[in-house]
Amino acid sequence: MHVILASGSPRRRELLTMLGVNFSVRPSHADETVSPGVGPADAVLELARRKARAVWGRLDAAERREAIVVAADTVVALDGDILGKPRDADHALAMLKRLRGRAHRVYTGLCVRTVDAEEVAFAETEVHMRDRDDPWLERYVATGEPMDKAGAYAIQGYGSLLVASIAGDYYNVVGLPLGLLDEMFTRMGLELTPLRPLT
Ligand SMILES: Cc1cn([C@H]2C[C@H](O)[C@@H](COP(=O)(O)OP(=O)(O)OP(=O)(O)O)O2)c(=O)[nH]c1=O
Repeated sequence: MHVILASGSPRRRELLTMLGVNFSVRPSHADETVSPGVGPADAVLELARRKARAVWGRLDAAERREAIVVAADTVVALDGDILGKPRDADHALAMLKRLRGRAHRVYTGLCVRTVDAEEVAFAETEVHMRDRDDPWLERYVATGEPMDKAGAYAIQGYGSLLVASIAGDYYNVVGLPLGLLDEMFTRMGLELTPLRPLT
């Protein structure tokens, strides 16, 4: 069996590489709009499923017999709103002003698909943000880091300086909850990563 990561996200790639998983990458280019009124958990489940199915649909019969397609989607939820990736710098700044000095939740949906089964699940992490003034947030947006991140920050980058504390899986915030992925693999009779001695 061979893992295919249905994602263009460099973070997801780095996290799987960190685990020593052998995988190839096929970005899904799936549409990321969801109907208004859908909650964050349902939204990330639907989007992860859509991304996995888009890539699955492009595999031939021989590839499908061997494939384990993994897809993910991450959003930030605040006051009943879903914050995805910002459209532009102004949108990023507006998101960061809403998030500062308080708590929000980050949701990542996962979909694992093989020829036998399709599983979806999500993880949820609470993130408490420090209060930062407007000039700090403006300088942060000017770094460019917020632009391709849900909620307009990266906990793994300069955005770490926005974070006071988290409750839940750190890797969920970065975009790939590794413990949940391992649980899903186990449930499906698959092995995520063979443990080997470190060199
Ligand atoms: C909150 C947060 C999000 N993110 C990222 C993870 C995701 O890549 C991105 C949310 O966008 P997604 O739509 O989940 O993923 P993507 O468009 O980057 O990649 P693909 O759909 O091809 O898999 O935000 C961080 O890197 N750090 C963070 O702290």
